[in-house]
Amino acid sequence: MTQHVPHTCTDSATDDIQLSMQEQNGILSLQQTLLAAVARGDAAHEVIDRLCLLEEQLVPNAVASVMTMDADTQALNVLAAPSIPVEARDQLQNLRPGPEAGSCGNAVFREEPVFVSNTYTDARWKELRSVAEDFNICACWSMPILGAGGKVIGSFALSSFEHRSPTAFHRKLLAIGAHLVGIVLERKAKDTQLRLAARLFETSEEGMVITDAENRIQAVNPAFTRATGYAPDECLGKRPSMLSSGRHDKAFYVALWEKLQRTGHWQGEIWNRRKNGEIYPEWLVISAIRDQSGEIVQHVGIFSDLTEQHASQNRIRFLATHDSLTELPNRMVLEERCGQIITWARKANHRVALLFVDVDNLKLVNDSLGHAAGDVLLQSVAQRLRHCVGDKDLVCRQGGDEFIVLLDELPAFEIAATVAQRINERLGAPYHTDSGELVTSVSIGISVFPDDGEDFNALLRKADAAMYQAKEAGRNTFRSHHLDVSTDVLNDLVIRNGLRPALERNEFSLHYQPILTLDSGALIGAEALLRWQHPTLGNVPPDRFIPVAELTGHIVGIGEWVLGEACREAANWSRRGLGELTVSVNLSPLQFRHGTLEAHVSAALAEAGLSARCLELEITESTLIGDTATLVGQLANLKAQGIRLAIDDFGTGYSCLAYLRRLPVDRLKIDRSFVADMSQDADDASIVRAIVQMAAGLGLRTTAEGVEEAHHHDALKALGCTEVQGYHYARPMPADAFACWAADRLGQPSAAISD
Ligand SMILES: Nc1nc2c(ncn2[C@@H]2O[C@H](COP(=O)(O)O[C@H]3[C@@H](O)[C@H](n4cnc5c(=O)[nH]c(N)nc54)O[C@@H]3COP(=O)(O)O)[C@@H](O)[C@H]2O)c(=O)[nH]1
Repeated sequence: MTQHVPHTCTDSATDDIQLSMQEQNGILSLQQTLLAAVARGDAAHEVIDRLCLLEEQLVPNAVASVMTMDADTQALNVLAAPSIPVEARDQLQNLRPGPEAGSCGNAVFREEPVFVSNTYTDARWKELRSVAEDFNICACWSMPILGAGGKVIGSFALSSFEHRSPTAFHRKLLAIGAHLVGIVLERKAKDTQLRLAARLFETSEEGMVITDAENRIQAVNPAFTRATGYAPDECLGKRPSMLSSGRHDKAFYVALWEKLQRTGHWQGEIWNRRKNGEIYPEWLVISAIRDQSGEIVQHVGIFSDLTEQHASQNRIRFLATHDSLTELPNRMVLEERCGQIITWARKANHRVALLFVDVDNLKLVNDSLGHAAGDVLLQSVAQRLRHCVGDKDLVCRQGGDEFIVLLDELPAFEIAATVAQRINERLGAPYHTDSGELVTSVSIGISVFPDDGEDFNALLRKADAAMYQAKEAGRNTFRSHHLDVSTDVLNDLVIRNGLRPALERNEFSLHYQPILTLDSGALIGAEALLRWQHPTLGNVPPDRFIPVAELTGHIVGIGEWVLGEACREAANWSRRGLGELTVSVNLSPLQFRHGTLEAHVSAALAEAGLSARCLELEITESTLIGDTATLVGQLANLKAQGIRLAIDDFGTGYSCLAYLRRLPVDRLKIDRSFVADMSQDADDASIVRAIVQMAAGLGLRTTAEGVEEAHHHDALKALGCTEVQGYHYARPMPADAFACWAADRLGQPSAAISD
């Protein structure tokens, strides 16, 4: 049945001419059958087995086989040989291609067809001679199988049980067999690749997005959905810009696309927005997929979410630069920042202040309540410190109980003192902790650039030394080499900041200075004079803090307290049997303007149970400036209640006699400056005389203030002044001292006090 057609030519067109009709039909039928199987998607091994069997039908007394190269071992293995006994196949496994490795080993080794007509004698079968003899393989023709890119991936062979050379038909069958197996194996490899790619796409931890040439989303994988929150149907057909966070400017995206178009590749960190609005960082790699003509047909984006990586990097960075207990920046950050600030301050001609803050009694807390309580205290101190300064300022923990505050862009030295004062106040307030209420204070040293030093270390040394001065000054205060705490400017700041909490902290008290009749020396009352014991400044005189309180408006609240306290004390006097004494209370112009004065006065009288006629209100001439109609109305109302009214410091200010007639006042208090000089200065004496006479003409009484000497007393008596007040009789004194003084006076003859 074998067609012994002579041939030497391998050209297929020539071969086809040499084939018989039957052979040509056989070849066509074989190709159709196998292509149909390939098109159906039959399994690769089934198609190859079928090919072998069909070829065997066309070449009687021969068997077909396929061997493929193992890429790892670089050896040939039998892939298909449906008619060869298993024992023979086993002996052919792991065949290393070479010049003596049989027809298949040679075909792969030489990368060309090999036709051996006598395997028993041919040198090319030396290694497989026993296989040939054992299984009666007399001739063997092998054709290399080419894979993608023309690479030899195996061989297709026909082994004959008779010694013979291949005909043109045999060669054609060999060529067709090798070609078909090549197609099937390549498709199998591609299928495997596709399946692998699909599996990778589905199971990848990285988010993947595939877009078309117009950059519209074609596919997203489950990891994309997990990261962005968008399900596939929410993003298919849309552009990836739906994820834009707004963090990158237009130039960023222009550069991205330019690089992608030019190189086909872009990678970098990008911030996107999840469906829930959260912005997150991702590492994105984009590749452009081009078709054979070089046109971009798709883009593949693969990204990994960097949120956790960023968080842990941030945490590591935070721990390296911050104190773990208080979470404040550490000394390293302080030093670096201080250097930068100083460089800038030098150029901009600014001042910078460094505040060395030391907790006064941390050791006591640690020793008595344990270190856990000490830790809580330090955390609270850190928190309060942060609230004492602005956003641009830096608060650091230097270690232990020491904190440093860096104040930037100081317009004036005094601001540093204001901040220090605020820190003293706020950090001195009680801390409510699980260990109970803790009270502590801080001592602060201030240094200022450039006055106290040109660099961080110099400033730190100065601030440290100043802090020790604050400790020596009794703690809970601040000191500075540069700022003299006795200067008026600094005190103004301290006063301004200290007024607000002074009432709550009971830092105010009233002293009382007796007022006596000049002719008989009888005690008729006392002027209530405000005193302030400041925690760091000590006793602050009223003419230092009252103008500040007026500027800040605190005088309204303070004045209300004075009224209440003075009325309570005056009510006490009568209860203690001192008779019906009048208490004189100074009023600020602001109290009138505030509009609540009458209500406060009524409330103070009612709460104290004091008769209105025992209260005298002193107004200064400056109160008369402005809306006098309203003032006159207010005074009339007060007067109608039975309250007495006096004009204080009379003669020093704006005295419009016309208004004086309309005001319902009872008394003029002659300013002490006229009294002091009236014996030497004829003008002052004339003024006092004029005031006394004018008052008498208007039916008003006169009180001379500041009577320090006996000759003042005598001169005033001669001029007809009705009442006196001054150091000559008594200094202002605390409530109890005044009550004792008054009790003593009541038991003495009047003359004794008029001398
Ligand atoms: N609005 C309010 N003003 C008040 C209040 N309490 C006081 N003041 C005003 O503060 C100014 C200073 O007062 P102070 O330091 O208390 O001085 C008073 C007397 O101590 C002082 N005085 C009395 N006698 C003599 C003396 O013989 N010599 C001398 N050098 N000083 C003496 O005079 C002040 C009383 O002055 P005046 O009120 O003008 O009668 C002062 O203006 C107070 O008014 C308050 O509660 N509210």
